[in-house]
Amino acid sequence: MAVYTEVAFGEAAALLHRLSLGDLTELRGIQGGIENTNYFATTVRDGVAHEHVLTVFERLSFEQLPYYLHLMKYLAGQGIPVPEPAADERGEILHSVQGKPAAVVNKLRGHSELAPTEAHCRAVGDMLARMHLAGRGFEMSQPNLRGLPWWNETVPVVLPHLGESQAALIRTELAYQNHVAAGSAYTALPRGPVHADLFRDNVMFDDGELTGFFDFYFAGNDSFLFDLAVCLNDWCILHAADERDGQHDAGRARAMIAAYQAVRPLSMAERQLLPAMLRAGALRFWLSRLWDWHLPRDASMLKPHDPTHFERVLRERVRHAQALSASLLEEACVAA
Ligand SMILES: Nc1ncnc2c1ncn2[C@@H]1O[C@H](COP(=O)(O)OP(=O)(O)OP(=O)(O)O)[C@@H](O)[C@H]1O
Ligand SMILES: N[C@@H](CCO)C(=O)O
Repeated sequence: MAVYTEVAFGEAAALLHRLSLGDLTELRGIQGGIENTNYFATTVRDGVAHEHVLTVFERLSFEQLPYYLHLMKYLAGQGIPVPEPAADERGEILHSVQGKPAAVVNKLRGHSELAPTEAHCRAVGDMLARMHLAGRGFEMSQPNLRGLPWWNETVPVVLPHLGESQAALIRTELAYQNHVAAGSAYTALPRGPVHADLFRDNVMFDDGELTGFFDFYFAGNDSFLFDLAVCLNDWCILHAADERDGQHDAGRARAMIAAYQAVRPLSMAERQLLPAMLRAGALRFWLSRLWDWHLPRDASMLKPHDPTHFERVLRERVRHAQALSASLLEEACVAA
């Protein structure tokens, strides 16, 4: 259930009208998603139907949202397929519904690919690299709010809820990531605005064509390599109900990296730190899932994801990331 704030038809119609999007003909609550209230809204303008998404933000504040919304607008202006926030006559893209922040964006065509093939991974790698290049001209800056400082703050908070071997793993990994972040290769990583949560459920495909990236509400300025690692850890692994869960799929990973590198080749520092960032990407989501699981902000609103999946991914990466990266980069070079 993802309608926490009931928006009346008349209220939505007035907002869409104010944004010059036409006359509202249909408003449907969206059941997916756990963070925000989302509605699909159909309007008719000059006899043509248009589809939009109205989001009422339940967690993010009026102060935090301009970075995300302006980033989407900027990327859309650069030709990257992301939802574009609609502006009112004063150019304002952050609106208000029942005192909560709200936005209206265009609806992307298609559906998420939860069982991606190499072709889907190639398309994501290609568009991710294009998005990174396009984002370099974006002038606003906001840190990744789920980056290293948040990990350092949050690990002590979840530690009392962990078993011995989990606690040892999370402490050791955090120490390792702090060590990596203090090194010169890390400082040399190319940076800019990144999505930072580009899982399979945040990308649309229509008939095999990638039609857009969405849900930018964990975006921030961070290393491009971290963004790529997050994608590799979700798109290019096995999601199985057994011990193979979290193991990588070399074909899909190779396809994603080769497509990424065909647009933006990885630097020396990035090649060197791919294993560390694969581990960082696993730690990030294990930690946020543990946090949501053990310290729910509002039990009625949040259906937390299973943290143990990312514990398995992290253990797998700690064991194999070095060898995995070496083989993927070698193979990716050949494939590219
Ligand atoms: N611009 C869009 N175009 C098409 N569909 C969209 C768009 N934005 C959201 N949706 C649909 O609404 C669903 C919920 O959106 P979203 O994933 O952003 O939810 P959320 O609650 O904000 O976040 P989370 O994924 O973190 O739970 C998506 O799975 C998708 O089906
Ligand atoms: N992609 C996150 C959910 C928050 O967007 C996860 O799978 O834990």
